[in-house]
Amino acid sequence: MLQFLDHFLDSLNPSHTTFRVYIFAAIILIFSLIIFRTILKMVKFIYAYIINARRLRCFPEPPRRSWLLGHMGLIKNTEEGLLVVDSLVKTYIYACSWWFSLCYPIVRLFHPSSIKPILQVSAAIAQKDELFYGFLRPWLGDGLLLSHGEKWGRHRRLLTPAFHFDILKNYVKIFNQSTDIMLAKWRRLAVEGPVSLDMFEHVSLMTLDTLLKCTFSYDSDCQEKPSDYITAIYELSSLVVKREHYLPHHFDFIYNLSSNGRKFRLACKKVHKFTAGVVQQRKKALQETGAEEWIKSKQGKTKDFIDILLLSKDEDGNQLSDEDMRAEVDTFMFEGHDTTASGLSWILYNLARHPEYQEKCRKEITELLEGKDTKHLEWDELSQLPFTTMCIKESLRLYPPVTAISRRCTEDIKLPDGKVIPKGNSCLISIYGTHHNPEVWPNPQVYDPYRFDPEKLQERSAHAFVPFSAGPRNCIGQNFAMAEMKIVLALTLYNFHVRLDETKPVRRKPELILRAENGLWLQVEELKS
Ligand code: HEM
Repeated sequence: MLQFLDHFLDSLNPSHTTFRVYIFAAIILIFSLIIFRTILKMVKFIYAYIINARRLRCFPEPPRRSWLLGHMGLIKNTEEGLLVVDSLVKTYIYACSWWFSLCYPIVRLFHPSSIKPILQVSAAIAQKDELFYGFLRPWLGDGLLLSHGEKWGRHRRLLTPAFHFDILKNYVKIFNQSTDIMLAKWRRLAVEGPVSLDMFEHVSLMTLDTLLKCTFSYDSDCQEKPSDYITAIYELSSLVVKREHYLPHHFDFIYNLSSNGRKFRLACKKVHKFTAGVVQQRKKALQETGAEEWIKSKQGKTKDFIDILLLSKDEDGNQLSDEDMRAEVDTFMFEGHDTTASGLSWILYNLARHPEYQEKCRKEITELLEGKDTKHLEWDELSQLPFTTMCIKESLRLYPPVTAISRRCTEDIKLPDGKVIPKGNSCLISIYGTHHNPEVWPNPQVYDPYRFDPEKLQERSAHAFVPFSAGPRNCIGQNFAMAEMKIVLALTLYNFHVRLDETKPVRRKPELILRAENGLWLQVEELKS
């Protein structure tokens, strides 16, 4: 190295010895500074790491798999993985620490009193955690689910009116019609008697159809023809979870070269092509009518989601960029149909396991529909299904479509028992764990809709049941989803019996959404009278 420097200086100015000495000294000094800074940074990092690890000791820690891997790989995204979560919750009740490899700790929270402080605090203090959500970014962009800071606040304010009750009321007709299409298909398939169907397949197409019609005024006919979009969504959800669980694939350059990385890119392309088509169609219609006319035609009426996206302007009069619009469309398209499909599929499964509750729901629905000309539900009638609503909520408790969410704390967060989640750490808010916590829900594995008897509500914390999360970043579409689930369930039970298919055992599969390994197969049989 020194020899090289000497040659280098020779070539600069061989005659000037003093100058050479100065340059030489300066270079040595710079190198020393760089080395010193690197060492200082490492010392700082190790010091911060030790202090943080010490502070995290207030949380109990389950035995690690090894000193290097920490707890990595102990919870798989399978039925067995969920059983491990059950046993963690039973053992630690409130929270525990968890290490991904040697250096990445998270705090797992699974009690209403532990999740409440994180969910209630402002979105700037409990931010979305990049490790958990970052892999979704190439697919969902910087939409409402993943954005933060000012942008998130602006878009949340912009889009909230699209989910006002006055708008949701208009969607009830579409919920009824989309369910009719699904049930007509079931009728054709079950014409010769009971038939076994994968609920996820049928219900996902129906919820996608509904979402496209409601929020994008787009008639895709997707229930009648195979959907590349749905296949790609399934693939993306599963690939994202696989990536989370395999450390080398956390690095973009390795992932991009892997076969899963290639599959991910291809599936993203398919999804983006579909969403771009939806936006383009509506943009064209708007251009043909002209923005002025369009707004006039909406006077007195409420604007839907895509109207808001296309017509909104910021303080400076700028419209949403194409990229922002695409991100919001991708986010709502995924969040809006897959979660509801999971919720509905598991509700039907639970009612198939409990024919007595199924019958009780059917009686309630029949009393409501009997004597009406159209066997459709109206908005005002949704509040007249108390038992059916209890069954839906109990299913969302036992099988929450979103099993966990994650946050990174930008400040220390104190829990009611005095423990502190130190600033800079990530925490995993386990919705599944909170819903299965025996301290909060006696016999948590039992499906018992009477837990949601309105009279029992006072007995529990408001954070004991959080399928839609809570606080500033709760689910913007929860009223949409509840209304849709009530209508789909009511019409389905009014027309069909659902039973378990004993030949196809059900195993849960927690991916981005709680699915079933190899599908969720139920026998459906049309009710004749
Ligand atoms: C049963 C159905 C649904 C469930 C269980 C559900 C659950 C959730 C949960 C747990 C979150 C919080 C995610 C997080 O913090 O990381 C969330 C956020 C969100 N949900 Fe839902 N959701 C459902 C239906 C819907 C529907 C129908 C839509 C739209 C039409 C929707 C749109 C969104 C959006 C945009 C966010 C992000 C909100 C924000 O960060 O400001 N969801 N949902």
